[in-house]
Amino acid sequence: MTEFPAAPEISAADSWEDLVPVVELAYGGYGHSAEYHASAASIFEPKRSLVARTGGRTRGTCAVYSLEMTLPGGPRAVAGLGYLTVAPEYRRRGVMRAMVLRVLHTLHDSGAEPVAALNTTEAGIYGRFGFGLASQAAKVRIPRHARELRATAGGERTVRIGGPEEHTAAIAAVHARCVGERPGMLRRDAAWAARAVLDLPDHRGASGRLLCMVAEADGEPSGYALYRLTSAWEDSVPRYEVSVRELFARDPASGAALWRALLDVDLAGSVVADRPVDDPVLALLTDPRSAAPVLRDQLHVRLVDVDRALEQRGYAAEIDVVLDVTDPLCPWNERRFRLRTGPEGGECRPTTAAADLELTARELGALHLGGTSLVQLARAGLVRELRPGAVRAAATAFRHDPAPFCPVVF
Ligand SMILES: CC(=O)SCCNC(=O)CCNC(=O)[C@H](O)C(C)(C)COP(=O)(O)OP(=O)(O)OC[C@H]1O[C@@H](n2cnc3c(N)ncnc32)[C@H](O)[C@@H]1OP(=O)(O)O
Repeated sequence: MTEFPAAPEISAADSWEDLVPVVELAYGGYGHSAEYHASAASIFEPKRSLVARTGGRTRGTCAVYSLEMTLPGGPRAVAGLGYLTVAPEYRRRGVMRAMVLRVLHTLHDSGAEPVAALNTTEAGIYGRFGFGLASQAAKVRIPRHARELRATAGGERTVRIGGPEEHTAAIAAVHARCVGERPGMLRRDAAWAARAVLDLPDHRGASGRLLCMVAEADGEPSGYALYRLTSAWEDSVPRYEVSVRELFARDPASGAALWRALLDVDLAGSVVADRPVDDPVLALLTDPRSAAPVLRDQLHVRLVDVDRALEQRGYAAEIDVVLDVTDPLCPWNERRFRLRTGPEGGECRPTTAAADLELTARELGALHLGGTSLVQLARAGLVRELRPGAVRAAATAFRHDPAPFCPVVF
C-alpha cells in the first residue's frame, strides 16, 4: 500500500510564481501563455494568498483578493477567493478544506472583511464551507430571426466599433457609472480594468479578437459592449456567433442601441451572452421565448462574521427579527442574533431572545446580495419559521432590485 506523503503545510505565498506549477496542472496542464501569468500576477496579493507545501514544493494554492463589491446599501470590502487548486496526487485528503478554513479563520481573527465570495469551476464544492449561491446569470442565445426589439424612448444613439484599446477611457467611464447599480459588481483599479479587455490567445479558441462597440449620447460615451465573433460554416456559407463578454449602458436607449447593433452584425446567426436574470433585453425582445435563458450559478457568498456582515448591508424594509444561526465551521457565528433594519441599514447584536427564524450561515450567504428569495429557501425547508410572518417580512427586507450580477471571474 502506498503511504501518503506528509500533510502539506499552509503558509502565505511569496509571489504568483509559487502557484504556477499547481495551477498549470489543475487547469489542464497545457501551459498558459506568459501574458496569462503576467495578468494573474498583476492582481495577485501575496501576503493574503496561501500555498500548501511539502518539501518546499507547492501542492495546493488559494488566492485571496481585496475586492470592493457593490452590496445592497453600497460598495463594501469583500474577500475574494480564487485559484483554489490542489495537485492531483494530493486531492481528496483535505488540503482544500484546510486552506478554505484557514482563510475564514484568518479573516475573522484579523477583523478583516466580514464577507467572502468566489466563483467556482464546479457548483457543488463550496456549500459545505457555508458559501451560499447568491447570484446567477441567465445565458441567452438570441437567434437572428428573433432580433426584433420593442421601441425604446430616449432618442438615437451613435454606435462606434473598434478594438477595446481605442475605447479604454469610454469603457472605464461607463463601467464606473454602472458599477454601483447592481449588487455583485466589482470596482476596478488599472490592473482589474486591464483584465476586463484581456484578449488571450489561450482562451480564444475558434473566435476572432475581442471587439468593442461604444454607444454615444451627445458626444459622450453612454454604453459599451465587449464581444467577439466565433466562426462557423453553414451550407458552405460563413456564419458567426456573436459572443458578448460585457455590456453596460448608462441609460435604456444606449442599452437598446448596443443590443440592436449586436443583433445586426452581418452574417451572425445568433448573439450569446451571460446576462443578469432581469436584464432589460429580456423585456425588449418581441419574441422573448427565443432567447431561451438558462440559469447558471455565479457568485457564492460566505458570511465570515454574521453580525458585522448583516450590519454592513442595506435592507429594503424595516424588520426586527431574531435569527438562530447554525455554523459549525465558524463557531463564533453559532448563536442567536437580533437584526433590526431601517433606512440607515441594520443593527445586529447577539441576543438570548426567542428565535423567529432558524437558518444556516450558508442560507445567509445566499441572501446577502439580495438575489435569493427567503420564501423560496423556507419552502425548500432550508429556513425554519418559528414566528408566523417572520419569513415574509424578512424576505422583503433582504431582497434587492435589480438582481445581483458579476461579470468578472476572479
Ligand atoms: C474558487 C475556485 O478557485 S474554484 C476552482 C476549484 N479548482 C478546480 O476546479 C481545479 C481542479 N480541482 C482541484 O484542484 C481539486 O480537486 C479541488 C481544489 C477542487 C479540491 O481539492 P481537494 O484537496 O481534493 O479537496 P478536499 O479533499 O479538501 O475536499 C473537501 C471536500 O470537498 C469535496 N470536493 C472536493 N472536490 C470536489 C468536487 N470537484 N466536487 C464536489 N465536491 C468536491 C470533497 O469530497 C470533500 O468533501 P467532504 O467535506 O464531504 O469530505
